[in-house]
Amino acid sequence: MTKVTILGASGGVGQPLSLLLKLSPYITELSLYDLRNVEGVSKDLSHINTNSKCTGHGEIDIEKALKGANLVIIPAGVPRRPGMSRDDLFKINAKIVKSLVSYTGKFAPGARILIISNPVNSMVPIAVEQLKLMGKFQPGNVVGVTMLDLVRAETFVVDFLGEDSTLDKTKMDKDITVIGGHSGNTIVPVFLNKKLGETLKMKKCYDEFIHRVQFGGDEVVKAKDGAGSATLSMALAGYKFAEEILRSLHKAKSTMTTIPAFVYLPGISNGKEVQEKVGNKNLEYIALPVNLVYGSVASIDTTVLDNLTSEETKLLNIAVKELIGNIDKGKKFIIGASKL
Ligand SMILES: NC(=O)C1=CN([C@@H]2O[C@H](COP(=O)(O)OP(=O)(O)OC[C@H]3O[C@@H](n4cnc5c(N)ncnc54)[C@H](O)[C@@H]3O)[C@@H](O)[C@H]2O)C=CC1
Ligand SMILES: O=C([O-])CC(=O)C(=O)O
Repeated sequence: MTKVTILGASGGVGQPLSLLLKLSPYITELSLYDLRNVEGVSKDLSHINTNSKCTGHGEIDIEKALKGANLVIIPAGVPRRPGMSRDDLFKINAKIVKSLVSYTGKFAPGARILIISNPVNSMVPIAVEQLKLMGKFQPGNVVGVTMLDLVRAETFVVDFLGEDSTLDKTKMDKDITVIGGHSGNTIVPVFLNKKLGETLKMKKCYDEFIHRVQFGGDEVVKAKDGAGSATLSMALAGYKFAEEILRSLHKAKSTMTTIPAFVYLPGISNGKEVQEKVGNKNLEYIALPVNLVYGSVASIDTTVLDNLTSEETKLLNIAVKELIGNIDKGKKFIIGASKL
């Protein structure tokens, strides 16, 4: 029996993510929770003849929504409008994430928790600190979803390399990964296949490629012109990540070479090694390729940090500086400035 709960299931991300998860063979109960329209969405999905039953839960029903959940995914919160940064969402989304993570700690303390709500760089520290305060924090169980950055990188690198490319944009995670965080300059694409990076440089489009990956979210916000941010591509990315967690829970083989996630380093076996390799012993969170065991992050694949080019190192250093501020902001929201 595997129960997956989506908190914020009626939203732009939540609905297509729920649809994709309804197709997962690993789920027996898909539990949807939202403050609005959840009865309609869950009834609609419940007519799909797949493995899982789909249940819907409104505001007063959060205990039922969460009880027994193995995996909790949180896309609840407001999205950006043109002219906004992800950090502009902090005030509203911090309260939402804090409250939903508290309920998760109370009613589904063993669940793996995936944070989609923005700004991810600050929301994950909020989730971790809140669970720590409650005495419910389990290292490796709480991660920020940065998979959309990898999905974009895989797509854009093929776009830049042209029509006659023999590359398959659906299977590029052996060639490229994305590390750092999930906003602008904190997003750092890294080539595992150095030849591809070199080719982009030769074609004089490396910088443009990096910019598109770092600011891909803005492209969508602009195109949607006030109607929100990425929802469909995010749903796909969230589904891909959740499927990896579910495969790991079910001891099935991963389909990916690298699985990036934004993680809390002190909670991970080789977290200290990462801090040393990044050159900042105070850095508590970063997105890197992770190794999953039973759906939890057991360790980090640090090899990516051993083979950075000078450009990638420069980008990572910029990212780390910005990340530290984002992380502190999230921590302070829970534990207060005086205790830091
Ligand atoms: N990590 C990533 O790569 C990405 C993150 N996002 C983020 O995901 C979040 C959601 O985006 P959208 O789905 O487009 O927004 P949306 O506004 O369409 O949906 C959000 C949903 O959350 C629900 N909600 C709000 N407060 C809630 C609460 N306390 N409990 C339960 N449900 C609650 C709303 O009722 C709504 O249905 C945003 O913060 C957005 O920035 C979006 C795309 C990519
Ligand atoms: O841009 C946004 O606000 C949503 C997001 O995180 C993304 O699309 O990467």
